[in-house]
Amino acid sequence: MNNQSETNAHHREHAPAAIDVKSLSFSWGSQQPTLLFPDLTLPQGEHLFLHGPSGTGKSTFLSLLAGMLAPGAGSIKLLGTDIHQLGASKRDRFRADHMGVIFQQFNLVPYLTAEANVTLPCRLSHRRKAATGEAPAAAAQRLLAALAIPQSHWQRKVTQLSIGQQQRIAAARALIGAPEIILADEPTSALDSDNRDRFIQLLLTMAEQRNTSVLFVSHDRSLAQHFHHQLELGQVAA
Ligand SMILES: Nc1ncnc2c1ncn2[C@@H]1O[C@H](COP(=O)(O)OP(=O)(O)OP(=O)(O)O)[C@@H](O)[C@H]1O
Repeated sequence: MNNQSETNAHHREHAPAAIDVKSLSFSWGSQQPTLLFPDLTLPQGEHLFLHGPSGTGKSTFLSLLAGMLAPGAGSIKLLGTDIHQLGASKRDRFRADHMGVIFQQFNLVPYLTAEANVTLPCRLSHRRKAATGEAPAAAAQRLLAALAIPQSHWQRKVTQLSIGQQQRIAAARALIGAPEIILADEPTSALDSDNRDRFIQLLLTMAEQRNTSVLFVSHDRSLAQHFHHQLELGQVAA
């Protein structure tokens, strides 16, 4: 082990986990089954693949982690902070500062250009803006180029781009300003398997460079090989 990796290992032992979930459960209503989630500790910089059949609560789990739903019971700590103990505006700030989220439908802003969609987190968070170490537009362009979006497309509205391009723009938006945590919900479902593998490798390589923790949800278990860890959802209490 060289000095650098010793230093990294030392930091890992003492830094709070990126994601720490304990005894978490949630129900969509009194007539609905309670979804029970496994305990989970994901160290900073590691990548987890979360899978399970349709309806087992993968999207619900991500919404709980993103602070968009409140747990029925249990706790979620992100970077040592119990996000559900924060008030709504502090929780929104925490999300903007520390998390990139890639949704199934990408949630890009349709009337903005590709580049303006990518720089959006820098407008919402001083921390993300400062972390780019350069002008947000320059950082966005660097990411778009690395994700193979042709320069001729950077100033086009996102609605004029292909689904695969929109997906990579959503990834660039999640990566800009090096947030500690990226949550991705089935962002590859519209792609063929070659493009899917290429996208995941790009996302994870760029996450690796930024020491970003990634939690990636999919029902397609063939993708698990790209990740450090995998976890299956499926327990439901009556
Ligand atoms: N907005 C909602 N209102 C009520 N019930 C919901 C809502 N969203 C999800 N559910 C229910 O919660 C359970 C878990 O759904 P969820 O979408 O989290 O599963 P999933 O594992 O992500 O499924 P898929 O792989 O099909 O996307 C399902 O029984 C679903 O019907």
